[in-house]
Amino acid sequence: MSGFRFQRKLVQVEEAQQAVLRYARLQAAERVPLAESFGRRLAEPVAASHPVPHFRRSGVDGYAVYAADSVDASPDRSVSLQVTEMIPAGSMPSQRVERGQAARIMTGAAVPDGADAVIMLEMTESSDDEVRIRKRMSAGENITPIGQEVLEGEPLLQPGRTLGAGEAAVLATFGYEHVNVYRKPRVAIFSTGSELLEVGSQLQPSKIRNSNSYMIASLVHNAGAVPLIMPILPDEPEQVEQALLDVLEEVDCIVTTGGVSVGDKDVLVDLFERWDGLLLFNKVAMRPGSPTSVGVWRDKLIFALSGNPGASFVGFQLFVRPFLRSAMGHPRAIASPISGFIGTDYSKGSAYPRYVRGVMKFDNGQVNVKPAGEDKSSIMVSIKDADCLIYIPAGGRGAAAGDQVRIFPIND
Ligand SMILES: Nc1nc2c(c(=O)[nH]1)N[C@H]1C(S)=C(S)[C@@H](COP(=O)(O)OP(=O)(O)OC[C@H]3O[C@@H](n4cnc5c(N)ncnc54)[C@H](O)[C@@H]3O)O[C@H]1N2
Ligand code: MOO
Ligand SMILES: [Mg+2]
Repeated sequence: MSGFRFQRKLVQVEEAQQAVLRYARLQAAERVPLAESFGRRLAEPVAASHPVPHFRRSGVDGYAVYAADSVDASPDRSVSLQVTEMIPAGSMPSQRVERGQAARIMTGAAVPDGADAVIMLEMTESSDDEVRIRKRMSAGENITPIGQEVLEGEPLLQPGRTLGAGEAAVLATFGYEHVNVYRKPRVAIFSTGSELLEVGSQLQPSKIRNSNSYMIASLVHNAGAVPLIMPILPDEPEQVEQALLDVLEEVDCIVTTGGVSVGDKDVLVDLFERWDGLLLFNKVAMRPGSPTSVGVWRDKLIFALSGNPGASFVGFQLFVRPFLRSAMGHPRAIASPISGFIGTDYSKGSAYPRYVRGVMKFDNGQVNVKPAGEDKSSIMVSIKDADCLIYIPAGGRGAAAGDQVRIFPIND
């Protein structure tokens, strides 16, 4: 057995993240119907192809008038105007409004030429083709001028932006029946370990059901990518090598869990000794997940996360998620931390920075966090309660209740 398992060069988390991001390639774009684009990332810039509004628009139901005709109008003195026509929203006025005239008009309709104000219906009385107005109007009142909301040519959306409600409204306004978004990266997920059972299997002595593949698949899905759950792999290097190679061409990256530590059966370590790929790192200054390893094989990243559920969860957040974000044009591949206060002592100091599964609470504009539960790397059950990772710097002390801490939210 070579000494490789024990001779590892330590890298800091930030260094390791940069090493990963150097291999991130922007996904190709694909055209999807607007209604199917929600949550995807835009792959083209969007600018206003016309002003909004593109016609002088009435903001109320009432009468389009010359403001100058209303100078003598007041609550106890009405001015009488001749009504020319009725303009519903969606119809063009058929004639100018001349002095002494008014056009009945609806909210959202095009204001006729000549008119420079719209008086609300409630401030008028009408009979036959006459309307009496009881308010002095100023020029421009209740009319939205062309381009007031958006000028023609105005840049509105940049590539990489996630499409949500406001973006959908913009795209629809400018006629994007289809929109270019970045293709979703496809991620093959392999769990390794001869102790693992498929989820549908009966429990057996010394065996456990594979939970990591499903946890990782959910994280991949949340990151906007496509998870492909592959069959469980036994601790046999040839089989692992073949299974990864078989899928490598069809995916954008591979995530494995398990087999990265110093055990005799730690199969990813064996793979890294025998393959023709490039190992980027195999030891990171972090807890949990210090044996997390990442390599490049035929131009694709292989994220070899620790088997311990807590460690693979953290490994995904720190390395796989930034890679996926970068591949989909996210302006900040690595999520920035927010600042908050830890509510309880966390006395487990460590030589490496710790990323503790945490729960956030917002009190009076302040973010307070506490650990989500037992934080050991081997613990699966506390992951369900975590909505962030609490960063505890390296050093013997840990953190005391009330300390200000960096917090990495888990969801975008
Ligand atoms: N002598 C040493 N032993 C260990 C060290 C060390 O430095 N020296 N590091 C420990 C640390 S830290 C971690 S983390 C783990 C890393 O283990 P591996 O990545 O090699 O993972 P496995 O050995 O395959 O499994 C660890 C643990 O996780 C369970 N597991 C694995 N896959 C799954 C899955 N898909 N679903 C649920 N649970 C899974 C597995 O059964 C083991 O219990 O090594 C420590 N040991
Ligand atoms: O890498 Mo292990 O998860 O630190 O316990
Ligand atoms: Mg192991």
